[in-house]
Amino acid sequence: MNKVQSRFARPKGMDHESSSNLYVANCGPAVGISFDNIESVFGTFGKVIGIYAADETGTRVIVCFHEVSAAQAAFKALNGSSCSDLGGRTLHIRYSISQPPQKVLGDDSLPVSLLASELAIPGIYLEHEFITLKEEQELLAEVDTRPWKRLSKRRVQHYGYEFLYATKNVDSKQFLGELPSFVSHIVKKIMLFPGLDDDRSKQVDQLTVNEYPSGVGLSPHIDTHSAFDELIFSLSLAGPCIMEFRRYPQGTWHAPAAAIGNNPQQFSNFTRKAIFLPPRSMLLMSGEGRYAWHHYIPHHKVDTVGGHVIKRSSRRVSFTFRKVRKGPCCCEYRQYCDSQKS
Ligand SMILES: O=C(O)CCC(=O)C(=O)O
Ligand SMILES: [Fe+2]
Repeated sequence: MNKVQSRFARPKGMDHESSSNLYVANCGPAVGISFDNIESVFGTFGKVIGIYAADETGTRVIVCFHEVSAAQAAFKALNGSSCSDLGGRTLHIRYSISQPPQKVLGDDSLPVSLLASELAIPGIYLEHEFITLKEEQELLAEVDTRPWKRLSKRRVQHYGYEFLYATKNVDSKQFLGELPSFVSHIVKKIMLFPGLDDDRSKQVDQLTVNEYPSGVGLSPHIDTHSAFDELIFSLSLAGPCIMEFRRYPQGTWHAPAAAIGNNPQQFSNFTRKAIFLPPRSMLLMSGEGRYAWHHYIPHHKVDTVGGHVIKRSSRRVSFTFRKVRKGPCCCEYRQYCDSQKS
């Protein structure tokens, strides 16, 4: 079954009762109703040949039947009535017509991996359900009782060492104290993170908590090599997002936005990959993925993942655990390394 963004739109003016396509509003992944769910309900009226997102809201879909008569039967039975198999929602249905293909925006054409193995960037790992729902609620409750520092678009809290946004570094001489006890079970579990043998490298002493409102992302950057050791762990809470990774062929230790003025050509050509970060997942950036790829959270209110439209929730909170570096970075990715800049 094809489940990609569609060429269909809400019809304007007269309805087209001879169409085998239905535009169904108040139903979709953003309100907890999956395409499989929709297929099983509409499939009772006849063969469904496709379900598509009608737009980016995640609450409107197009259901395409093989037969017009099936679309008519589903329309009669389901329009304006509440459907218990679809969360008791009242569906608003119209007939739909297909439209000429529309331009697909660049961002949407980037496939989004669900697994780090699909992403295939050396050093990037993702573990789903790293913590339980209860632990997630507890962590959120803890940070919500503590003061947030307001940045222009998001709020942050720092533990262990303050992160200084002006220099993209920490003041390593100013130790704020041990990481708080409400993260000690996470810090312990990080030591068990699969695929890494050396436990010492997993000892973290700095935590940045980021709270992103819906639609707010993070500009492309490489965490400053001289500021933090190799391993960077990021736990997603409360809501999902997409993280995009970019490898610039002629890399630089500058943020691309800062360096772009010097040589725009150099930054127009890069490799892009993206991964979906669901709540409660733990991302590990290490090796090439940490040192040589920029990471970026697009500023979207909805993300398209495998043809499904996923609405960002009212906030995403991330806990990023790092170890402050003592001494210069000696990585093999010199071109991205501020410790080794010539
Ligand atoms: O929110 C995240 O998962 C990433 C945060 C991040 O990249 C950073 O603080 O440097
Ligand atoms: Fe980062």
